[in-house]
Amino acid sequence: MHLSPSELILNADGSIYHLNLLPQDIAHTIITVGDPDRVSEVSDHFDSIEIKKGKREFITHTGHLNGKRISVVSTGIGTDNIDIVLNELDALVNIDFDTRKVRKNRIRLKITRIGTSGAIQKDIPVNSWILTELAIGFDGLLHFYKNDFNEFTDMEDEFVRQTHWSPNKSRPYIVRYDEELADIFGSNRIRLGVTTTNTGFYGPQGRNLRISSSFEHFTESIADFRYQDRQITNLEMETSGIYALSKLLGHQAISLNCILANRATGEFSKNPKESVQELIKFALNKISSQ
Ligand SMILES: O=P(O)(O)O[C@H]1O[C@H](CO)[C@@H](O)[C@H]1O
Ligand SMILES: O=c1cc[nH]c(=O)[nH]1
Repeated sequence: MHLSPSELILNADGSIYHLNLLPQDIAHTIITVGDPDRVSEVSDHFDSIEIKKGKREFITHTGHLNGKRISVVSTGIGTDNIDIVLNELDALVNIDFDTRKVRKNRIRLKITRIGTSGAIQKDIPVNSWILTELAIGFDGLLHFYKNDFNEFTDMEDEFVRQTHWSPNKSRPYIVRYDEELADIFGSNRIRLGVTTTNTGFYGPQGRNLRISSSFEHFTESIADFRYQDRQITNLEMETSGIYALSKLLGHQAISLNCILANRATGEFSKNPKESVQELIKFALNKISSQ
């Protein structure tokens, strides 16, 4: 099928619409970060940088570390941006921009998110790290795509039941990490977790500044959720979208969370920059030695 100019949108130089990248600009090993300023905090560790491009909040640096070609891409905040980033990264490798047709031989990207997050269990200290094994999406992005995801229907139903989830909100969906990619991050410094991806930072994460969250005692309620031996560990705003679209598009994805806030104890990291920098170094060491 030929993709029309309104579906596959290319800029005048042939680059993809939002990411502003040409197919040759990206590596097959990708790190995503939310914060555009974090891109150079990652690429500062590269041995060399080949490409620096960007548009809006989507900044990309591609370079080499220990002989491995890596791209680091900022997504900005939220799963609406993840929809753009994942579709455009996939188009860069799996659609021929000249013929506007999907390629027969598909490339499988390895995508690692390095993000920040808030813990909801008392025993998860600030500045610790969580690798998301299961992502629970409150964002609804998956529901806009045809899918047959049903591995976690029972757990989703149980979540709706235990938390009295309002029918006014989209049904939470659960997606698993890519186990093969996760294996390279094995370390006693990192724990596996169940991460909820929320549609906002304040009300949707149970924060009440001047307006109140409609879900009273939100963090306590989801912290109390139990399914077999599982409990929810942390909250952030992108992982479920990354896992869901990676699975649909045939890419491998994992999400590393640097815990900056603990919502149960009320703490916030006193040294967030250093803490994220440590996680970046840890991740780059693992990724570049593969
Ligand atoms: O630090 P990043 O990667 O942006 O991740 C977290 O921080 C932002 C909120 O402050 C959200 O994007 C959340 O997911
Ligand atoms: O509490 C937090 C901290 C970082 N990022 C989030 O989304 N929530």
